[in-house]
Amino acid sequence: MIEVSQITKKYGRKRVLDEATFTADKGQITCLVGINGVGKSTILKAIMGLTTISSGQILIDGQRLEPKLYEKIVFIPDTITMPPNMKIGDAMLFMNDFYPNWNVKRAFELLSFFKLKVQDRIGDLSKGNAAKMNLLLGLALDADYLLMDEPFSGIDIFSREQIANVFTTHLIEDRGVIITTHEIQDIEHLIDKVVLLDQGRVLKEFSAEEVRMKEGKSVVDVMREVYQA
Ligand SMILES: Nc1ncnc2c1ncn2[C@@H]1O[C@H](COP(=O)(O)OP(=O)(O)OP(=O)(O)O)[C@@H](O)[C@H]1O
Repeated sequence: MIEVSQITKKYGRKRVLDEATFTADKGQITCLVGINGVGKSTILKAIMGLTTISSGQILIDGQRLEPKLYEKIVFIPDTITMPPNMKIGDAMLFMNDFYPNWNVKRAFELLSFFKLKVQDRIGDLSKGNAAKMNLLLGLALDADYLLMDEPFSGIDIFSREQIANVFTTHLIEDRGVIITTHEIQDIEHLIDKVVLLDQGRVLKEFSAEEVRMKEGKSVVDVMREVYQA
């Protein structure tokens, strides 16, 4: 389990996270939701140790983040981190050389799932295929937790569907996923838990299935209630 407890983050005098608290379980998809600038990406970066926090605590399976835990978590950013001249196959070889937890079998399964080709140059990929390649590079690593920042951002409906479909396959397995997205309707049916954020604070944390079953509401219905109240 990832436990985020009362984390606060300031940039200068600006407080961008304000005692944010939530948990994300293994085997579940937890979605961080909120309008632009509420602090979703900052939370993911804080979990990864890519940004410092002013106070609070983050535990991964009961432990504070330290180098030996890095293999447990993967951060999949919304931008390509590989050089544009590289081919997809070269990027896969690079990952294989540098990451002991690179899973070659899963990498090729993802390549075929996303209909990508090893000979394609990264700089020539469409936005949708670039997002898929980013996911391939992250999901092929054997890690217990996957943090995904806006995997659907700026891509067409068919690519969004294909990306959403990966969540229903064994390629995600029983790993814990924390995802940020503005395209909630694309994955609403797949999400286990929703964390609603506003100005760096957690307004509400709820089980998507429970509000569906008990209250007959969709995640978007709850968002409307909370944000338009
Ligand atoms: N390096 C930085 N220096 C100063 N302020 C920053 C920095 N990075 C982020 N911020 C501010 O922190 C706040 C939270 O940013 P963050 O990127 O976490 O929001 P977000 O919810 O992910 O937004 P979006 O939905 O637009 O991606 C914003 O007001 C942003 O301007």
